[in-house]
Amino acid sequence: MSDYRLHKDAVLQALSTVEEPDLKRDIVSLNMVRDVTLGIDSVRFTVVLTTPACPLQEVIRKRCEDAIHTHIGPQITVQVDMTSDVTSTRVNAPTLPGVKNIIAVASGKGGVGKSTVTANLAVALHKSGAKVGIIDADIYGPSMPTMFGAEDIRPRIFQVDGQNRMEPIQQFGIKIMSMGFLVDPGQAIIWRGTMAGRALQQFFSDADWGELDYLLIDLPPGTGDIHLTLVQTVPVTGAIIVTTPQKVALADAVKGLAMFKQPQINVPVLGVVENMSYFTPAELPDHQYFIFGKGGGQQLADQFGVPMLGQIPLVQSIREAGDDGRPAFSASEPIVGEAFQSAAQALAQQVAIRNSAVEQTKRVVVA
Ligand SMILES: Nc1ncnc2c1ncn2[C@@H]1O[C@H](COP(=O)(O)OP(=O)(O)OP(=O)(O)O)[C@@H](O)[C@H]1O
Repeated sequence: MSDYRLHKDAVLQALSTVEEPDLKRDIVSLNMVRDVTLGIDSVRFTVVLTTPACPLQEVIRKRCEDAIHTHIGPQITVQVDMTSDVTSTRVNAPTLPGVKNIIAVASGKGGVGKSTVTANLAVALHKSGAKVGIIDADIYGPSMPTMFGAEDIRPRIFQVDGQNRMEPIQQFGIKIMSMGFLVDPGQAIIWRGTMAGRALQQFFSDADWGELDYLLIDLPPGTGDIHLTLVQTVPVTGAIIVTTPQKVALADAVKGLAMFKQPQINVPVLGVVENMSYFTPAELPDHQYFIFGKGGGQQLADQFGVPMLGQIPLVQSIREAGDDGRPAFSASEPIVGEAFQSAAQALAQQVAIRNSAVEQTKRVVVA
């Protein structure tokens, strides 16, 4: 029989020595500890993480166990249940109140793999347990219908109070709306300008997205009208920039990144994803050939003081998966899955850090 009694206050006090590694605050004051139940020599509680994609789950679990053993007693049996509740600054947002985070995916140059990265980050976040959607706003070449094997699918249109509503299609667990659903391939050219902007606005106002943790917006390459329409239509949680390590791609990526940093736009940049970082042949998985140069993405991230979220290798199966209408993340070689999973975790971490540190982005209003 123990000569002490376990108290909830003592448990919380012990756990208040555990710091959330990203947010740099203790997990009790962050309200991450819930449902503490006490036994004679045991304690069980839930830690609510800021994202299901949290790469530090096991670190936090270990620190909780250590804190109880150090501050209360080494004989205590500790059971830590992990769950998550993705954070948001979009509380009471007039547009899409059920969507916690809107993330713009941009690139400077075309063809650097922005859509491939968007699709696979979405699937990686979904696999971690998050609710994810994609808006394919790339009017010049909407590729989500192809990448998700949805070329013959159209969103369902239904009426609510006499108004037309659209239900995003759902493929591989991801809700998707694409400019490609609204226009026949080859006709995109007549869509430039205001029509494309109006279509994007409709994806926000007329589509039923329900509850989402992350809504990724695949933007056209470069900087243009669609980017401005986006930041005028909704407060964007943050933006990521996709680039290859190549000099010409980087020069354009600088412009893309600088756009979000402009004071009138002021969308937090969550980081850089470097795609096609190195070529790895399937038969030589340990070999890396830096055919587009090396270190460019990191250089860009350093120049703007933003994190490098990940490096995605150039792998034949990524191209094949995209053409075959299935996300490469789930099916192909381990290096592909690992690269996208680690980039998705880094992105989710940056969203959580951004939400804890910076207030809601303001929608851009043009005088
Ligand atoms: N890491 C990679 N490994 C192999 N192939 C890739 C990789 N990333 C992208 N690709 C392929 O490169 C091509 C261009 O990719 P994608 O369409 O994603 O680029 P993008 O930047 O969205 O282009 P744009 O916006 O100009 O239409 C596609 O065929 C895609 O499958």
